[in-house]
Amino acid sequence: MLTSSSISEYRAWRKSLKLKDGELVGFFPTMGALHEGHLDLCRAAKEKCAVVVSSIFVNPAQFAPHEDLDKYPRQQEEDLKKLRELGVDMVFLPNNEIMYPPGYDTWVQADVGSGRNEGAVRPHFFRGVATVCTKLFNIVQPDMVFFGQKDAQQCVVIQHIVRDLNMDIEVVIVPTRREADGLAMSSRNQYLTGEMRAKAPVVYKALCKAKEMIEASKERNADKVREGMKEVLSQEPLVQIQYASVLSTDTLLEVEEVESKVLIAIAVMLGSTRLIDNMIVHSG
Ligand SMILES: Nc1ncnc2c1ncn2[C@@H]1O[C@H](COP(=O)(O)OP(=O)(O)OP(=O)(O)O)[C@@H](O)[C@H]1O
Ligand SMILES: CC(C)(CO)[C@@H](O)C(=O)[O-]
Ligand code: BAL
Repeated sequence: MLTSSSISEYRAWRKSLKLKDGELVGFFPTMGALHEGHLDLCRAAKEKCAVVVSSIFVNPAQFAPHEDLDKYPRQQEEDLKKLRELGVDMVFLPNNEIMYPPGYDTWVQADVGSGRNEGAVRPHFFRGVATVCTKLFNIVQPDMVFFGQKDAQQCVVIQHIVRDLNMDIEVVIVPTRREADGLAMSSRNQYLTGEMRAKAPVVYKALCKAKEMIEASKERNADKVREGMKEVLSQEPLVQIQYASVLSTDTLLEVEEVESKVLIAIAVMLGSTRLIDNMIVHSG
């Protein structure tokens, strides 16, 4: 497995690839602290692509000043070992200077959603992700990119920039990998104390409640579904709800009525740890 921190070195390697007809380059970007959810992206990429590239970069542009940029887990040696074992060909490891040199002043804004979603709670997030992924796609030159359903709203941003900016890239969404008790795997789960970890599955329970209300009980009033989720979440007094939303899967706007499929999305604070999770639920 090769690694590179230099854009020109990476580009020279990319140009030197002798791909046969139909062979593809797959790419999954990460912020490191890799767990089985990330490794599922890798396995999906290995299945479909002859050459697999990953990146590890904790992107400052998607963090607000009060967020956890400084304490975000960094464990590059362990991460590289995991990627090597799975047969990744190249890992791009840029730093802030390379990605955002002095004078950098171009931002990609994906205008999806407003209201009770990630865009509202983390105003830097959609712009930061759209920008860094556009840059990474331009550097890496992938045919296929792999993103996790756990960050469903990020997936919508990526699908929109690929569509709207005419990128010749196929976006593959990989299902959310969960712990045995339902908690979605996330690098931020490392922050949870034992007490908080025991309470964290309530987020998945609330999503299951929404799914049950829509699929089995045929509830079509989105406010009722929101109330149902909040009732479950409030069983754990330490959980602070940021949103428990029923969103359009395309625009990320809140819906009033549950028609065909919707994105059920939750964000909570458990102590100082932020957890997000979601499910796509079909009403028909
Ligand atoms: N549990 C999971 N199942 C599937 N994919 C996942 C999971 N967790 C993260 N991913 C995907 O891995 C990629 C990199 O995500 P990232 O490095 O931010 O990890 P993370 O675990 O989501 O960390 P964070 O704590 O920042 O949410 C993204 O496409 C993300 O959706
Ligand atoms: C896609 C991404 C690597 C962009 O920084 C990040 O948002 C993540 O890890 O999900
Ligand atoms: N998992 C998405 C990256 C972030 O939370 O900033």
